[in-house]
Amino acid sequence: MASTVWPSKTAESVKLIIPEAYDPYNGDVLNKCFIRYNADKGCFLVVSEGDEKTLDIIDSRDIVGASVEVDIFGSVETNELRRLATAQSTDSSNGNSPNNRDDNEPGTDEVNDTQGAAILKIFAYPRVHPSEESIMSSCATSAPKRKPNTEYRTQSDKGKLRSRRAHHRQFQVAPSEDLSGLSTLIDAIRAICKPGYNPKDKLLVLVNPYSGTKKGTQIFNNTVAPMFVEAGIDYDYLMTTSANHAFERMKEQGEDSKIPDLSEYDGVVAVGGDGIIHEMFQGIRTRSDCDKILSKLKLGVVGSGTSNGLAKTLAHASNELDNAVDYAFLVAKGNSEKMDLSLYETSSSKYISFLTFSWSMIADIDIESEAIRFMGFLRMDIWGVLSVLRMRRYRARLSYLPPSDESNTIVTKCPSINEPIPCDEKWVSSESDFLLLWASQVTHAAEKTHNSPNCKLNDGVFEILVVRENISRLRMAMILLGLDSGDHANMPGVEFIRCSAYRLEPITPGSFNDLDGEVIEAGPVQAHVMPGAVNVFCTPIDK
Ligand SMILES: Nc1ncnc2c1ncn2[C@@H]1O[C@H](COP(=O)(O)OP(=O)(O)OP(=O)(O)O)[C@@H](O)[C@H]1O
Repeated sequence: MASTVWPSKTAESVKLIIPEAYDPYNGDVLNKCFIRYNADKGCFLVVSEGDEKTLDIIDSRDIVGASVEVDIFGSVETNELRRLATAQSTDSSNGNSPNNRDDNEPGTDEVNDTQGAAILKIFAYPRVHPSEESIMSSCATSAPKRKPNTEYRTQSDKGKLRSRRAHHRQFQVAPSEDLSGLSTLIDAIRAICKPGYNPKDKLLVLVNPYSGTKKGTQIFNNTVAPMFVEAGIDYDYLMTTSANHAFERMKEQGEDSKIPDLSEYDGVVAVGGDGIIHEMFQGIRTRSDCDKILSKLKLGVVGSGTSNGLAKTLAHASNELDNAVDYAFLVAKGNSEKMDLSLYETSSSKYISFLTFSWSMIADIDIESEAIRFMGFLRMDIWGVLSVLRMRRYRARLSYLPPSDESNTIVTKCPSINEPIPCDEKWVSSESDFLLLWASQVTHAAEKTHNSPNCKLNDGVFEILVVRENISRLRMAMILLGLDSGDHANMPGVEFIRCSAYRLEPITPGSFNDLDGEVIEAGPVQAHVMPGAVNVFCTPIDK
């Protein structure tokens, strides 16, 4: 839990009028309460003045932001205290940021009793047990009465948890001449809830309206944009208008460009699938400042595509579920972590990869099933059955460099793909017939595919899942079925090769190379890990 010092005295001096929704003071608006912080539990308590009863508990891990608005004659005007507290700039150079404040909005520092009531808002997205549905929705004074939470809940047992849902709290601040305590309170709440958040950061959000079920725009408007405003995130957004738009947007913008260059942003958020992220990385790779951009950039993903492998991987690492609210929550919290990327090389091209490389059966399924793309993810199941019936074998030479103690910090040196693999004792090389070969840096290649359960975000290692010849169709079918849950990992016939670099040289003609779900040039391919090359928005639970 954050080590921020909670300003107990000041916080308790900020008196709030008890919301009508809170028992046992139903309707008695004369009573007041204040906010206390329990550092051991990481929770804020709403405590009544006088008898010090706990009226509500808000887990700091669920909070994405806090602000103050002014309710003038009963209508709340936007007037967020973050401007007072952080003096953050919301200057939006291309005019796309919805965070711009109209010039005629009063500044928070002008707030006093004669202008209206200050409303303290705390934006929380708890994950709740199905039986606790009743606490959902706002405790706003104007909203229907809801049962507040007066017991600590554990966040354990993910299986029983539902996705996050908005359960915001709002309190009218008791009239006072001095609002400096309120500013200190908001600052402290933010510092505890969002230790990784930098109010000066500016993000670029790329929305692919055509990804997956074409719900990207809806997800952005209904989930992402409101949550980012609550979280105080400053951002510009861009709806992609065609394939390759994301690629072009990531490239260096010329001096006379009307749009800001990527280097002017601190992070990029993709509302789309893995395809648009692949495009983004290839665009970044063309830049002369590629390494600098990658090390500075924070990448967020709100999966709204068909597969959403990266979004699912980040959610899985953070013990979140795979839906738009949980994905957006990870970005809104502002925590980030280093993630490995890799550099792939074919005979004529280079690619930055963030997900998986598949060859043989998985590549066949992914690429050949494009013919029935209209079926959504079901196409994979149908082609999976066909592939098991065919049991196509491909011969290849696989060479790899086992990980060293330094793999998670130092880039492994590889020969050029046109040069032979060094004949030293470090590289392991052999030729065999493969049914399946799938190199991964992530736990999930898709929302429903737990292909490499042991992968870590930043371990400097590829896990190559290999199934060689001589297993039965039934066994192969069971392996494919086990990919959903990760059960395949312990099945006979399944091998995992861990390495920091590898080269695959196909011998049987006709195989596909599938990188991050995109077809790339067929033939030999070589890759090495770029350890911790980029930061991703997530809150890993194993840290
Ligand atoms: N406005 C657009 N119109 C048509 N195609 C677009 C547009 N914007 C982006 N694209 C293309 O859509 C492709 C697929 O996008 P995306 O990855 O977001 O969704 P998906 O393929 O459904 O998901 P996944 O890659 O996770 O399976 C991208 O490779 C991109 O080139």
